[in-house]
Amino acid sequence: MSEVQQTQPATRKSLLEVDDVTIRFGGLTALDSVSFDIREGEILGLIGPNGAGKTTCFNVMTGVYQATSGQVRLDGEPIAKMKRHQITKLGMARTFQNIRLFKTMTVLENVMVGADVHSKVGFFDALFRTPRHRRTEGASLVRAKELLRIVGVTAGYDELAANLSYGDQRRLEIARAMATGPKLLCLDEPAAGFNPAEKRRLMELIRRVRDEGYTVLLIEHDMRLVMGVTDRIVVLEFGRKIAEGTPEEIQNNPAVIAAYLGVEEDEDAS
Ligand SMILES: Nc1ncnc2c1ncn2[C@@H]1O[C@H](COP(=O)(O)OP(=O)(O)OP(=O)(O)O)[C@@H](O)[C@H]1O
Repeated sequence: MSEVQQTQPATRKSLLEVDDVTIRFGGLTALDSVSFDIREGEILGLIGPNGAGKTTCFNVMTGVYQATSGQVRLDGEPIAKMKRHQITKLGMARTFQNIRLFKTMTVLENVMVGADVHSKVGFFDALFRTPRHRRTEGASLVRAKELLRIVGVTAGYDELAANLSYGDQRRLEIARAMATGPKLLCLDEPAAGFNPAEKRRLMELIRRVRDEGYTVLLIEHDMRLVMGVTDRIVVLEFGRKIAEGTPEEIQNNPAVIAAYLGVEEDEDAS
């Protein structure tokens, strides 16, 4: 276990801060003065019934949307004015609800593309295959293979991404995001379309990713998965934060129970 895991969650440093964020779309307030933080080395779950504002919150945290007011800071730096690639360089990576792989590239190439984000090798180095280029490429290759082993992609390195099983495509997407060397890995409904056995494997994978030293944000409809894998949970309802706490605290919170009343425990309501 890394040093980060030995520290109590409450005393860990904030990696990402959502500070009094409001977002309006015309007359609709999708997020209303929402504040919470994600601490180094934890798995934080963001949950809430349909339309609660999870995706909007995710999008403002990852720089896709600008907040109407309030701020998001990654490692103390406001991300509002940053371009997406700058946010990636600062240390945030995400996967998507709808898988976005380079379908005509191989398994290995997809992960190597992620590693290129931090590459200091220039066009000249690549064109003339300088020693610096070969060294960097060699290190990226080793790391890419290691990541594929960590996430458990079963297909061979040279298989085209388009030919992978659905589960392998989801795992490959996680490996590619990890290859950018993020401090914070954001997973947007990673269990969508998974059967119970695949969900169990995914839980193990998310824990393994955290144990590798990554901090994880998880948006997920599957309550069993969220309750089983997260350290802390933030609950949204109608754009407001209604609760924050450990899985046990959240399960026993009357406001959360009321918000989910009528929704089956394991139901993917989307
Ligand atoms: N780009 C947009 N323009 C206008 N309204 C939007 C936009 N994005 C989201 N909304 C609205 O903001 C509210 C919150 O939506 P959001 O998708 O964030 O909820 P959610 O919790 O992710 O829901 P679900 O679980 O169904 O994915 C909804 O009323 C939605 O219709």
